[in-house]
Amino acid sequence: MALSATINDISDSDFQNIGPAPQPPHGRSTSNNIGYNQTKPITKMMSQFDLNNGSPVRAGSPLPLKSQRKTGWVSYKDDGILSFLWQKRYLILNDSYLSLYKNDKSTDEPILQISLTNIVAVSRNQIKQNCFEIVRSSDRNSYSSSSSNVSSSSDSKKSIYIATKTEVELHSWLDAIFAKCPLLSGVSSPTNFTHKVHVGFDPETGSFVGMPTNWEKLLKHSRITGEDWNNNSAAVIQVLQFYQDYNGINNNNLNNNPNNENANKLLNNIKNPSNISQSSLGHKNEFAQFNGSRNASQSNTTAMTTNLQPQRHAPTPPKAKVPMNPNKPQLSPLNTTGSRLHNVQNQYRQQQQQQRQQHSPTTAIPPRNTARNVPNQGTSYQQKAGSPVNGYKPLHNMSNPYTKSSPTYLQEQSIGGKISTPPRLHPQRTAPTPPTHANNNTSVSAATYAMKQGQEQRSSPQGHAVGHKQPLPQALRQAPRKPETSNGAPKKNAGVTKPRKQSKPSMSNAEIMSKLKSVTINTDPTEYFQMIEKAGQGASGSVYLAKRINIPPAEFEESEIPGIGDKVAIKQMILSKQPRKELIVNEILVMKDSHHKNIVNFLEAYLKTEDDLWVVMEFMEGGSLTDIIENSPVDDTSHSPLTESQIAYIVRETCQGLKFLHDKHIIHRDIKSDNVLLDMNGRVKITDFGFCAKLTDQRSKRATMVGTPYWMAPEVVKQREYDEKVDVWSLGIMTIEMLESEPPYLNEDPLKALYLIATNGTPKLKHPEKLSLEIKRFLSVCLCVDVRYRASTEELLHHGFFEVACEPRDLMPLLEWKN
Ligand SMILES: Nc1ncnc2c1ncn2[C@@H]1O[C@H](COP(=O)(O)OP(=O)(O)OP(=O)(O)O)[C@@H](O)[C@H]1O
Repeated sequence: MALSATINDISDSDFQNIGPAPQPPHGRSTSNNIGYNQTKPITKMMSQFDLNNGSPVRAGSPLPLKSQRKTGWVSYKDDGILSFLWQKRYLILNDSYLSLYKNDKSTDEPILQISLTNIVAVSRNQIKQNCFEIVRSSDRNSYSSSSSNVSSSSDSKKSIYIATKTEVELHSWLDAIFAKCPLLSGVSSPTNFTHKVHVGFDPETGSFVGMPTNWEKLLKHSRITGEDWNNNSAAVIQVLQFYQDYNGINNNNLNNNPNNENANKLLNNIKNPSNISQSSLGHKNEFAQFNGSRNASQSNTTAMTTNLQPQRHAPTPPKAKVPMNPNKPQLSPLNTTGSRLHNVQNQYRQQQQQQRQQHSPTTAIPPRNTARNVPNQGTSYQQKAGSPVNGYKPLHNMSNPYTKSSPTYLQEQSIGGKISTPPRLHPQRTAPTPPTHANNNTSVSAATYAMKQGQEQRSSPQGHAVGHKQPLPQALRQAPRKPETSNGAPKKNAGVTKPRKQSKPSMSNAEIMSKLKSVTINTDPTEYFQMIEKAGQGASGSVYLAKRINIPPAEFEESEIPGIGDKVAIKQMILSKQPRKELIVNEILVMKDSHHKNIVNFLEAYLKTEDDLWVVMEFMEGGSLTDIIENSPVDDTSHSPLTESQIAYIVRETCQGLKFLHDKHIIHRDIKSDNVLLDMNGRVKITDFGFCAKLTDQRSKRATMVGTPYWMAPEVVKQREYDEKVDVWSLGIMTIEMLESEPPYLNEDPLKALYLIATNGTPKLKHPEKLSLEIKRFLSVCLCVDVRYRASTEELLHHGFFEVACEPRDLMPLLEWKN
C-alpha cells in the first residue's frame, strides 16, 4: 500500500503529515496533566495551530515531549482473536517505539512493539471508558511476540485499544503519543476526521474545548451537547468535518465573522430560552445564516433580499394564471410550491430582516425552506408572532446544484466530462458576502422567518429527535420556507448547503459551452412555445408551463416529433448566473439518456443565446411530492396525510425510476419529496439529476458529499465510500416524509441532525403503533445502516409493502388542492 511505502521511507529527520499540514504544537506543555476539565492549557495550545496555513514542521522543531519516556499501566486489547480480552499491560513510549510489556521490567521482551512511524491514527474510542485506539500500518519495524495478539486481518492497518484508569491519564498518553508520532503531526487535521487531538467538553463552562476555533463555534451554535460528545465524540468530529466541508467553511471566515458576537448572544438565548425577547431575534436570524446559509452564492444574495415583496405583502392566492411573455419572463406573485404565507408571517419576517440588517453587515442567502403547510396554521403563526422564540427552526432543504461550487458529478466521473478525483478540502472560503443594498423594508430572509417560527425541540435524552414527548403545534412542525428568489418563489438552499468546495472546475467555460451546444438546439425557441404561466422556481432558474406551437425544422427524428399543442415544462436558466454550469450539462445528459416512465422526460434543450438556456421537459402538473405533503391535511392524531396505499404506490414508482438509474450504474444522490413530481394522472417521476453520479468499473464507490443532509445516508455523512444504496436510504426517509410530513431531525439544527444521522442509526418513527407491519418492515430494509443489509432497488420492488399500492387514480384526492 502506498501509505506504508511512504511510512517506511521516513527517517528520523523527516516530518510527514497526512493531508493539509497543521502546525505542530510549539511550546506545548510538557505537563501530563492536561485533562478533561483543564480547558485553559488545551485552548491555549490549540490557538497556536493554524489549520489553514500550517506547514509541515521539519526535524528540529521543538517538540517538548520528544525527549521524554513515558510509562504506565494500562488496559490493552487488540482486534485479533483475543479481541474480547482486556489485559493489564505496562506501556512504554520512547522516541522510537510504543511497547507493551507484561510487567514493568522493560528488560523483558515486549509483547508488542509498534514503531512510532507506523502509527497513522490515534483517536478516542467509546468501547471502554478512557479508551483510545491506535491505528498502525502494517509494519516491518514493529514487533509482536504473538501474531495473534495483533489483528489477524491481512489488512495493512491494524488497531489496538488502550484504556487508562483516568481521563487525565488518557489525555496525557494522547499528548505524548501525538508529540512523538511523525504521522500524527501533533494535532488532527481538519481534513482527516480521525480524531487525533484530545478535545473535550467542559461541563463547568458548558463548552467544547481544545478544538479549532471554527469547530468550537459551530458546536456552540449547534445543539450538540456534552452528553453527545461523551457518547460518541468521533461522530461529533465527523459531522463537524462534514459540515465544514459541505459548507466550505474555514477558520478565517468564522473567526472574522462579525456576526459571531451576535451568534454567541443567540447561543445564550438558546441555552436560556426565557432570555429571548423580541429584540433578540435579529441575532437569532444571524444564527440561522451562520449555521446554515453562510455560503450561498453572492450573486444571488442581493437579488433574493430585494425581491420578496409579492409574498410579504399579500398572501399567495391559491392559483392564478399569469400570462407569460417568453421574451420577458414575468415575476409571478404565485408561490408556486403551494405554500401560502399569512400577512402576520410576512410582517414578522420583515421585522426580523430589519433587525438582521441592523446587526449584520453581511448578508447570506437564507436557507431554502420548504413550508410544510398544514391547515389552520394561521392561528398558530399569530400566536407565535407575539411570543418569544424558544428555539429556531432548522433548515429543511439544502439542495442547490447550480449555485454552489460543489464537487460535481462531472468532476468525478465520465458522464459527459472528464474524470477527476473528488476535491480535497480547501478550507478557504469565498469572499465574505457583501453588505446588502436591499431596502430594509423589502429585504426579508426566509430563514429569519423560520427562526421566529421555530421551536426549541430537543431530542430525547437518548438523542432521538423523533418521537417528541409532546406533539408540536401544527405551525411549529412546519419546516422553514424556502429562501426566496428574485420573484418571491422559494429557493432550495437552506441549512447545510450543498457542498461548495473551491475545487478547480473540471472543464473550462469553453469546454462546457461546447458540450452544451452539442446537446442543445442552437436556436431561439421563442416562436415554438407559448408561455402560459410560471410553474415553479428552482435555484438555477424558473420553470414555466408552456404550450408547443411550432416545431423547429429538421431537429427531430420522424418518430420523435413532438405534438403541437402539447403542454411542456420549460426551465429557463441564465448561464452567466450559474456558478457550476457543468452541473447543468450533467443534468441534461442524464435526462437525455434516461427515458423511463418514472423519470421526468427530457424533450429538448435550446441555447437561445450564449447565456440563455431553455430545457424543455414533460410537464408534471401535479407538482412535487413536497407540495402534496404540504397540502394534505394532517388529522388530529397526527396520522399520515397519505394512506399507506398511496405511499406504497408513490414509493414503488419512485423505486422503479431508481432501479432504472441504478441499472445504468447512476446514483441520483438527492432523492427526497422535492425531487419527485406528479402529474394529474397520478404518474410519479423523479427529477433533478444535477447531482447524479456514475459508477464505473474503475470507481464502484463514491465518497463525495452530495445530497441534502436530512435525507443523507449515514455513510455519506460519515464521508465513507458509498454506492447506489444511498438512494435507498433516501427513499426510506422520503417514505417517512409522507408518514410524518417531514424527514427525521428536521427540527434539529443541521449540525445536530448530522450527528443524529451518524449516530442514531435507523431513525425512530413518531407513531409506529399506527403503522402496518409491512411498511415498518419496508422502512427497516431501506433504513438499514449496514449497507450490506440494506435492500437494493431490485429487492425492494419485491417487497410485500408494495402489494397494498393503490392505483394512480387513488392519488386524485391528493391533487385536489391544485384545482
Ligand atoms: N417538469 C416539470 N413539470 C412541472 N413543474 C415542474 C417541472 N420541473 C420543475 N417543476 C416545478 O418547478 C420547481 C423548480 O424546479 P427545479 O427543477 O428548477 O427545482 P430545483 O431542483 O429546486 O432547482 P434547481 O434544480 O435549479 O436547483 C419545482 O419545485 C416544481 O414545482
